[in-house]
Parts: sequence; C-alpha cells; structure tokens
Amino acid sequence: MNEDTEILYHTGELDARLRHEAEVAEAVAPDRHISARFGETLLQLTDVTMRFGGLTALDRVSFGIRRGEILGLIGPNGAGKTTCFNAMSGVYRPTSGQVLLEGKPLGKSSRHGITQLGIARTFQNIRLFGEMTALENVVVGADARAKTSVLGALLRLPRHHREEQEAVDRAMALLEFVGIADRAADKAKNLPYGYQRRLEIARALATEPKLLCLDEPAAGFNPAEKEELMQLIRKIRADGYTVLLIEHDMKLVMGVTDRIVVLEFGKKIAEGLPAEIRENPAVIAAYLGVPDDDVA
Ligand SMILES: Nc1ncnc2c1ncn2[C@@H]1O[C@H](COP(=O)(O)OP(=O)(O)OP(=O)(O)O)[C@@H](O)[C@H]1O
Repeated sequence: MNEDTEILYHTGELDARLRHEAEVAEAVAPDRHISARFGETLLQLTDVTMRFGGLTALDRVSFGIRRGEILGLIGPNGAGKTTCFNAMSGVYRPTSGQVLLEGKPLGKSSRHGITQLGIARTFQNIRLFGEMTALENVVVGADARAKTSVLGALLRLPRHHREEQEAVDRAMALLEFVGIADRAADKAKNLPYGYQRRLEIARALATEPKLLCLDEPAAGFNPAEKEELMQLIRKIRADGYTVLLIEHDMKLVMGVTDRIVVLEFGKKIAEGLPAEIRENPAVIAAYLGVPDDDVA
C-alpha cells in the first residue's frame, strides 16, 4: 500500500467509525429534536424552602436549569444538595416556594411519576438489579416509555414484539454509548465497579429524560476513571441532554460543568461560571481548609 492509499484506507476506517458513533448517538437520543430549544429554562426553583421539624434544610433557594447545559450543584456536607434534588424532582413538596418544570408547577410525584415527567437520576449508592444482565437492567429502565399494556404483553401482540425488539436494540446502543457493551450479557453484580456506575447512567438514559441527574457519579473512581467519566458526561450533553451534577470532586465539577450553584447551610451562596465560582470569596470561605477531594 503506498502512502496515498494508506491515508485513504485510514480515512475510510475513520468515516465508518464516525458514522457508527453517530448512529449510536442517534439511537441513544432519538427524540432530542422535539424538546431541544437550547438555553431556555427547563426547570426553575423559586424561593424554595424545606423544613424538617425545626431544621431548615433549604432556605429560599432560587435557580434555574437551562436546556442543554451541565449544571453543577455543590456545597459542603449537609448543605442541602440532596434535599434540593428531592424538591426538584417532586419527592418532597417544598414547605414554601415553587418548582416549575417547563413552566408547569411540579406536584408531589412517585418515583414512577418522576420518570414520566422526564427526570432520571443515578444514586450515590449504586442501585442495580444484581441478578439481571447489564442489558436487562437497561431494558427495564426503558420500560417506563413502553406504550403497550400489560395485556398486550401477555397476549404477545405484534406491537409488543416490536417494542420489545426496539427496547433491546436501544439498550445495546446505550451500553455501547457508555462504553460497556462488551459486558452486556454479564450479571450486573459481576461487573467491575466502574462498569456498574456506567450501567446506572445507561439505565437512567434509557428513559430518554429531559433532565439527567447524576448524584456523585465519580464516587470511588481513580483519576483516570474520573477523566473518562468527564468525557462521558460531555458526550451525553453533546447528544442533547441536560445534566445536573451533584459531585464531591471539585476538579471534576470545575472541568465539566457550564455553570455551578453553591449551597451552604441550606442557602444559595453563589451561582456562576466555574471560573467565577473558583474565585468567589464566599465559596472559598465555605470550603476553607477542606481538601479538594472532600468538597461538594
Ligand atoms: N428527611 C429528612 N428529615 C430530617 N432532616 C433531613 C432530612 N433530609 C435531610 N435532612 C437534613 O437536612 C440537611 C441537608 O441535608 P442534605 O442531605 O440535603 O445535604 P447534602 O448537601 O446532600 O449533604 P451530603 O453531601 O452529606 O450528601 C442536613 O442537616 C440533613 O440532616
């Protein structure tokens, strides 16, 4: 092979790879164009206060999440991040204040109801079906979108068949998208820890959420795994998703988010670009003396 044909050969390979990656990305987010008005407010919290008995976990917190952004929610331990997330997803009804999703007030929702609203999440402590394969875990995640009835499934109607095949195809695309397709047939409990975390993300994406919430996705990761995770989060955003990231690792938060909201003792103390947050005196004071790896 001379030099020219060798270049063409490699270009052809690259083209095929890029085309395949584009097909996978398309399968992972087939309906993005419907709701992708980039930059408009997707979810808005206005003066949200949450009290548990005498404790004020959130104190008049207001901020918005814009379509297509990666928003970081950080703050020292006990700052109210999880409570904020629970208020945002309808798990808690705020004591006062309002949460609007696409301009509509959010009522109290069950877990299933939250998925139907278009909010998906991963958990600090991994919650997978250990005895199911990686592929089955994602298919189950996608089930929330299925349109056939239980009766349709029992009677094995053609539409159900078709949906089932589509769900499997899309689940495979999701596993490939997050980089774990090689272990699709393995039981979730037998996967390495990093794969389990990625599987959680694939499962959350299976519902094709308007908002994907990642709760400390880098917990327990080494620096190389964190770098790969950052690439994956960017890829998810590039595919048209909106991401809320609650994360302890400051380097990761600074490296991957578009904007950051900082909570301390239930109050929002800062909101802005990563570079602004890094220089913000109130944020520095909140984190003073806390090593980088322990913050958020
Ligand atoms: N269901 C609840 N009942 C009573 N108090 C609660 C409840 N949920 C949270 N809290 C309290 O609210 C405060 C904020 O907790 P939250 O878990 O939201 O903080 P966090 O920023 O997520 O912390 P961490 O980083 O440790 O996960 C804490 O003082 C916590 O004890």
